[in-house]
Amino acid sequence: DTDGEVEARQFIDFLNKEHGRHLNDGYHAEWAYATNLTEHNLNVKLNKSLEHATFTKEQWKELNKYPWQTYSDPDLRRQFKIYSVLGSPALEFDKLQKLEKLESDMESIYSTAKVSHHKDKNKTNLSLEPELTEIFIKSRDPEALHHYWTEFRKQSGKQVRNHYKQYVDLENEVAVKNNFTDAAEYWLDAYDTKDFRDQVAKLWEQIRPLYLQIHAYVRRRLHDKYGDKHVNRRGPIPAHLLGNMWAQTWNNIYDLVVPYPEKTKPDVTAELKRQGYTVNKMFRTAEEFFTSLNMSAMPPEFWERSVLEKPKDRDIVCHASAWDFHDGKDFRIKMCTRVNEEDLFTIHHEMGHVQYFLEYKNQPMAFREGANPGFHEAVGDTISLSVQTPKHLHKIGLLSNVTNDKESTINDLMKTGLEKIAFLPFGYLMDLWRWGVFKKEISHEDYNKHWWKLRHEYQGIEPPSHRSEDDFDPGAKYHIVASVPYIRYFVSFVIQFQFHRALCIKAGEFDPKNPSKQPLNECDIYRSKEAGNLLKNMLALGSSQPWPEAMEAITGQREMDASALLDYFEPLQKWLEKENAKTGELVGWEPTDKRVHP
Ligand SMILES: C[C@H](NC(=O)O)C(=O)O
Ligand SMILES: [Zn+2]
Repeated sequence: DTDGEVEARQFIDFLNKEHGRHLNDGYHAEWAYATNLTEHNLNVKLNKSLEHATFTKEQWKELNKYPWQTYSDPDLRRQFKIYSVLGSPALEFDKLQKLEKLESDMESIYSTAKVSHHKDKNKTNLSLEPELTEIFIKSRDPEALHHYWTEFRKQSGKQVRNHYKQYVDLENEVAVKNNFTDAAEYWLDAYDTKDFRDQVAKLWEQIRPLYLQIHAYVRRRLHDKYGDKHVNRRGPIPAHLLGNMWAQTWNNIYDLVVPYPEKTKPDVTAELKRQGYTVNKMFRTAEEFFTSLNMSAMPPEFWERSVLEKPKDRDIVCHASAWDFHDGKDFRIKMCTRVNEEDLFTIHHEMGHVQYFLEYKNQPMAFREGANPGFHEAVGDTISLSVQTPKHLHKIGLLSNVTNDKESTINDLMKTGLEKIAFLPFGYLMDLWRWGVFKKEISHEDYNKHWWKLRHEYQGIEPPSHRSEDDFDPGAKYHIVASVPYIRYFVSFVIQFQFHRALCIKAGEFDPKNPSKQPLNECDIYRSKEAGNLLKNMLALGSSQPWPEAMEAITGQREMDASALLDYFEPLQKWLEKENAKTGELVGWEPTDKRVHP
């Protein structure tokens, strides 16, 4: 060590401690607001973040006096590098307040949006969660779905169009003050990979043929159900018919598209309800999967302080999230949980975040993040790939019998594909749109036109009726109004199959030399301590190493690789190609005019 390094390490130790204290204090204020959306709680939160910004800026000026790039200790250099990016406190404080107020107001407008019932005009207080979400899961009435699809956007996105334009300019100003060309580069810094966007584009090109196949098949089955009136068999799929408010995952219309209906398995939601599952029992079930892997149980504070159901007496941000209060003890989930299959997997997703928090809680504050944001999103989903297998559902008594014939395999792969394959173009285009907006390639006059251009080009979907620039449909999606980057989910949906394959091999549930002995989609790592330890060792790294090191620690590879996903779905892809050829489907879509007129 050069002598300066000893003193520098003392400074970093001080910074880690102080940063932790401020984060803990700030998260308490954020939690208070997110779980009770009052003006008072908003003001406390905004004042708190201004106070912390003052401290962060002072320490950042101090940090710049250290010649940290010259230090020999890589850990010390990496911590300095992380703290050297000041973030939003680089803004003058009136602008910082404006940015935070814009974000809070957009998130509040989204979270409190209410719409009228499509028949009973006296009922005017339907919220996204649970009412509209459950309507999109269950309803097979195109008119009703069209009503809720349009009304929700009128009460959410449309209301924040002007907020968003101001937010874009301020977020770009934060980026420039942090020496990035624009907010797109600032957000991508989290991947610390110079050709990251090329890597993502290449992954999408590898996966796109599979997406086109499932899209063509689903469109034909929706045409069978709804007819020419609603579905053009050679055009984009209308967005309101896919079982989800944003058409981002299609698993809720599985019953309409199941390849072999005679082999359909009983619905997990019905079974959860029949067995009287409570929300708490759903969380305990998820916890038990993790402890079966020799991973951690949720600490006492988790059960005491989490908000796991929507309160009746106040407005909260219902979008599910996991919280690390950065004191090594206090970890929570906030979720408006309902007893259904989709929420059982969301619980595993959110608890996966808490497992990451628990595994890196002894890292210095600077390293208490995922190896990259995609890793953090992949933990819970990787576990869910085991949980959702018929074999596992049978083990925990949520499925009475398991049939392992060819048709059942195709049915199971279709169910998983409706979530994992369908999601990928959406996971990609969310930030394609925002990168374009930040880079001024998409002007605010064209926000909605470009949104629907991307939705058409990548997802092959269209709005159920004409949209205009009076609308602002991106603002009807949580992550847009809450300024949460999204490419992390695209990354997660690719690497979770790499993680799953590695853990299955470790658990003796998959043999890459003899894949047909037990196909990857039947693997369940439940109770495998070897698999659990392999996962834990990677999670414990936090963000202390560049993400290829973490990728190598768990998979032996150093890059993102779509082959794990493509191998997993290979039997389904073969079946789809044959089926679509048989019915003469157009693979792809011809443009229609329902999108935003130029
Ligand atoms: C995929 C993403 N998941 C999450 O926010 O936890 C979403 O819901 O849009
Ligand atoms: Zn998440």
